[in-house]
Amino acid sequence: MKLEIKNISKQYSKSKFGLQNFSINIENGILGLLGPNGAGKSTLMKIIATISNPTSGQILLNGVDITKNPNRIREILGYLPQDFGVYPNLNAFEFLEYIGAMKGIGGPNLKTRISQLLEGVNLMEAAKKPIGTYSGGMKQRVGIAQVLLNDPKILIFDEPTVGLDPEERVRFRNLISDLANDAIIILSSHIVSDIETIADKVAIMQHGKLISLGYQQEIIDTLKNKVFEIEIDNNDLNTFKVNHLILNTIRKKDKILIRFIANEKLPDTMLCNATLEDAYLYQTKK
Ligand SMILES: Nc1ncnc2c1ncn2[C@@H]1O[C@H](COP(=O)(O)OP(=O)(O)OP(=O)(O)O)[C@@H](O)[C@H]1O
Repeated sequence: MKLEIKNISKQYSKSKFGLQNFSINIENGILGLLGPNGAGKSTLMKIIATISNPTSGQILLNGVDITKNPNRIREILGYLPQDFGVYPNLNAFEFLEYIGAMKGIGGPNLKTRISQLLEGVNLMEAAKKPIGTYSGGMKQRVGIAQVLLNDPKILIFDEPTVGLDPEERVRFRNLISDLANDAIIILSSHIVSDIETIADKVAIMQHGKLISLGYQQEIIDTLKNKVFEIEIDNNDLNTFKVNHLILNTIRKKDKILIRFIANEKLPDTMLCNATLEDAYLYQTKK
């Protein structure tokens, strides 16, 4: 499966762009879209899901332009939008039956499939209670289950880990990682640790543009031997800020621990292993 996004722009108003000349090639595996609020992640996902049309550009799925042939992707798509709404009076089982009917899945296999999925997202116990009584995280898990219902080959999750506790995040990762061999899975977050534990490749976005793309280690390696820590007096922080690109600061009693970028080691500094968080902060701050 190959998704080629070619020079996509989305212009919302005269001066407002959701995406600007955005290009990326996506193949099977898990791609994490990482970017601050307003970076254009949801806009990109909506366009791939054919919910929204680009102002210009092309999206090719195995060579076929889906902006002209949206059904090509809709038939194999599972999509969790950010503002996933559910019917509060239906229980999870009924809701998934309803979605199944909308997706054209029926018959005896549907019930088995729904039970498997509810088991997979740990909602079996609550399956017969109205969704209106669920917590935010439980509703999010119903949303994850509906994505998987039709065995999609393109799965799009907009901020899927919002509301999930650490255990549920692991469960989510396990649920999708088995599918990644023969499906394109795209998920977004503005929280690095969410993407870090789940995605193979990472695309860092900002202001509607792609600013970095690669396997996690490739992105981290761009900062190899460039991340340092130093402890300085609180009073020296402003001077230090002027001369260095600071990634992070931790205040201690009367000192401050600074994580920063430099091309070479300075006196009293300690070289650190770079992380995806460092690379993300560097790319979006510089
Ligand atoms: N319907 C719309 N009308 C006008 N502007 C919009 C619309 N949708 C998004 N935008 C703008 O487009 C830009 C990209 O928004 P988008 O929601 O795609 O970003 P995002 O990376 O998903 O952010 P978030 O994490 O906050 O959801 C933002 O500046 C946003 O204000």
